[in-house]
Amino acid sequence: MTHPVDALIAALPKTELHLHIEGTLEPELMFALATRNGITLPYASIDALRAAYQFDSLQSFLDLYYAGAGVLQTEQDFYDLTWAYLERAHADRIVHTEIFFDPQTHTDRGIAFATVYHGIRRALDAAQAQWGMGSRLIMSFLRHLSEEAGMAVLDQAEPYLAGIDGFGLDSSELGHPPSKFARLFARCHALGLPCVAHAGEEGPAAYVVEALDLLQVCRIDHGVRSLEDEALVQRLAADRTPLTVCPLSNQRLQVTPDLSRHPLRRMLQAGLAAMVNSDDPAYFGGYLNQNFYACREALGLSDAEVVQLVDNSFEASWLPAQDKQRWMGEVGRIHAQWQAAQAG
Ligand SMILES: Nc1ncnc2[nH]cnc12
Ligand SMILES: [Zn+2]
Repeated sequence: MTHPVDALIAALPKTELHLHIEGTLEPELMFALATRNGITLPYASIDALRAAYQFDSLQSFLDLYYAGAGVLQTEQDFYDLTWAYLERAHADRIVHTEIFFDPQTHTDRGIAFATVYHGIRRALDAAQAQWGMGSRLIMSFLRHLSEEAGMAVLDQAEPYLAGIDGFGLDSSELGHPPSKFARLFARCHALGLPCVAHAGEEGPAAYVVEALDLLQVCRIDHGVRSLEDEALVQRLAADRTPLTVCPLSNQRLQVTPDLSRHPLRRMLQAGLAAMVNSDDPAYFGGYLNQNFYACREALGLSDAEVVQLVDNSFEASWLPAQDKQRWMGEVGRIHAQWQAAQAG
């Protein structure tokens, strides 16, 4: 039988703020696109590919993630990838999603920026037309590459900036501190768009401080290692800086030893604006609702904690203020109905 809090999770409207579109490439679609594009994958079957998803670090995952993205060749491939995610998001009752794409993963192997951009953009627009699903598109720089390489891909993005809503920083964290990208992010800010950065996933709390001070980001992606610095925790709580936490990702990449010891509840108790996201769901074993269900079970999240996480996510989104209020009102109404049903 479904746990009552899981029924609430499924029923609530939600937003997702930390999702790499390349991380939604399911093995089935990877094989289908490989066939369509005449590419031979180094795996005998879908099951063999899935069995290879045994990670012991961020890098061990990224190696497979970048290799897998090689099947994405045409605009239709990027459309199909994005549409498949949006269908799953809609099924999870996500009403607004803010997704990352990593253009350098594609431009570095000869795919035009326009091919990537138009495929993703067309799917996001179709979801808006079909379900009224809102979205934002965040162009993310690969931090294992140089700042000059980031500048070059930003040059390529310039004709498309009307359809890009912000900038991010991802990939191998250790040894690639935010300070490496201070000039690039200054240029991003000059374009008038908000910036976010992965920090404090595998890297130390000091990288979170750098992302705030040197890159002027408005959200921290992951940020779980912020808890190692009490002064930082107080600063993040006072500023209500959002932390886009990804529990199943943290478990699968061994950022936390197991989900029952995940810091999500401690983050809420410290007054941090943390919320739940799926990161790279095709690789980590679950989309947004699965992340919630797993945390509900492992941490014993209450209905009030679930509602707090969902509200934090709307608060941290880039939706206009009146839309945030409208959705948070809807969350409150559905929670009240759920409470009444439990009492009755
Ligand atoms: N969890 C993650 N951390 C850093 N870079 C990523 N790219 C895709 N997923 C990522
Ligand atoms: Zn991520």
